[in-house]
Amino acid sequence: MKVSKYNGLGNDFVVIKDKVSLDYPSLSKELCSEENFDTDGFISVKENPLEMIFYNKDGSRASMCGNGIRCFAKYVLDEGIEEKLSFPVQTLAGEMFIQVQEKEPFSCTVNMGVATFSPEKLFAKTDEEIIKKTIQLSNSEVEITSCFIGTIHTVVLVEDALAELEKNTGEEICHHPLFEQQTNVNFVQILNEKEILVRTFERGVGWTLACGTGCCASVIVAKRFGLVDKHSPITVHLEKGTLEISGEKEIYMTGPAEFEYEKEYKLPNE
Ligand SMILES: N[C@@H](CCC[C@H](N)C(=O)O)C(=O)O
Repeated sequence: MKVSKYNGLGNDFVVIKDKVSLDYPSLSKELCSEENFDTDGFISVKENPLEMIFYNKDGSRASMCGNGIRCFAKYVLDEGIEEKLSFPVQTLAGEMFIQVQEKEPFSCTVNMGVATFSPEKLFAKTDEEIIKKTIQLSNSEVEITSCFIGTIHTVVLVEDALAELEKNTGEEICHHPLFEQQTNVNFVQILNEKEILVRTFERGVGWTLACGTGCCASVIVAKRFGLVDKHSPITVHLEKGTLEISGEKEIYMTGPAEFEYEKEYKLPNE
């Protein structure tokens, strides 16, 4: 089986063509492991219609992946599966629309849809929206705001997002009992009215170099609280570069994707 490795700002994925007979939860764990491709996630590409099937490295399914869908878009062009520069992609979170901006180096814009703060979409054990809610952790209290944009996200506003990488707050919030299906956690530092810096602890993975849906959630929350310009695109600074998040109701994410390498991988029963 041919396995390709791609990344979006360092958030990396193995990409394969869909084979319905495969056990994706265990295959994603196997391929993403350090001994094999050492990636954050797994993408299977389904054709007619185009669909992204996404798993985290721990074998859990996720409804969407922002960096992953840009890699998916580059893969379908690289493989000649798609020839047009704008096309829809089905995901568990609904249809996303891709507009390729440049082929080399690759960059595209994804219409990520509309965010919701509804607690049902967050699988949260509360009837109220989670807006500036204080929750108790083992040694501290933290104020969180949560929304769904492709997947479940929680935003924590901080003075120094990089300092959070040394703490276990991200992991504790991710597994907090308020969230029945866990949550991705974004630490957001406001730089000025058009730029923010984000570091994300991802459900099913841990700290990653970038999280596309997390950047969207971070901008949505920063705009809701009037911390950045409501009407401008916002630049999100990540470890390996930036993502541009725009739109006031429908959210658009623009950023790069890179091919790393491809390799034949022998499955036990092949
Ligand atoms: N890295 C992704 C998000 C991947 C899914 C997430 N870990 C989840 O379980 O919801 C992104 O770029 O959006």
